[in-house]
Amino acid sequence: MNYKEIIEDIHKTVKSGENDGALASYIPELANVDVNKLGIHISTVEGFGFGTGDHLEKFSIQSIVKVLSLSLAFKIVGEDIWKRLDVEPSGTAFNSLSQLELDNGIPRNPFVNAGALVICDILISNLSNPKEEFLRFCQNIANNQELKYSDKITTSEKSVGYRNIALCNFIKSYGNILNDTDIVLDFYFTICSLEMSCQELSRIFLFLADNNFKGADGSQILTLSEAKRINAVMLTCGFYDESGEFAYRVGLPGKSGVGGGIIAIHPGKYCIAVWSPRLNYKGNSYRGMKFLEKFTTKTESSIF
Ligand SMILES: NC(=O)CC[C@H](N)C(=O)O
Repeated sequence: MNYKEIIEDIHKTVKSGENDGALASYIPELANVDVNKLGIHISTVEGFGFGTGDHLEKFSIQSIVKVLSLSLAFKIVGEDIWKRLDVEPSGTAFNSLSQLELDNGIPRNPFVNAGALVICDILISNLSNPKEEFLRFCQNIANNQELKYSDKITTSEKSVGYRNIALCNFIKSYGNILNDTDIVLDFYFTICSLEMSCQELSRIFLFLADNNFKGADGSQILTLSEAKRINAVMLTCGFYDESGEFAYRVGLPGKSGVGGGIIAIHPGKYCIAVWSPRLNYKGNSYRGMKFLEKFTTKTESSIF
């Protein structure tokens, strides 16, 4: 069986199976999404692409963007970035405050919200027009000028962003946020609102799978060594306190978002994106996890 047949087959099975979990209704706008959406798209380093279901429909990528913001910050600052945050799995929820006090305001990793806020702070310090420059960075990798933030989602999350506001202020009290918290939060909520389809997601993240990947401007996005490091952090921290479970069940580096999207990367082979909006209690797509577990099992493709 090839990727196309396997994906079609698993799509059918998952679509007819249970659809447990809940929408990320703490962001009001995300509560309006149709829970039955299910999209999958694979892009291989050889240039093959296949998708099915709602794979062409755009959705809110939310925390998946943290891989892109980390990549840009790492490219700009290099290893010094790890003076401000760590690369250890947190074992806590994505929006947890508790560890920060014990760790003196140094977030465990760049994918929990605390770490992503510090990355936003670093980008703001290093870019003259952070929102525009970050969007251009993404558009260049995706070779797609149509990528956009959603003002509706940004405003919706901002209106109830108490937890992130608390996190940002708490980190600032330790001196690990250098810019104004309002500016950092505005940038964070904005980048989280980026919208992409599964097709677009599986294409943009090829820069972490393909050693010969070039952006629209012909430049290499990350060195091989930098890409290795980003993939490593995804494997150990991409799913918060379910990162071990994802590595065990799927066996690939990946990243989830509360919009219900998941990307998984097989370095040297492919990037696959799944979208199903209902989340399990750890905040990761219920059907997305199921789909990917079946996919790497049937294709016998994992990094292990
Ligand atoms: N896990 C996520 O996707 C969380 C991102 C979301 N914007 C938040 O901060 O709550």
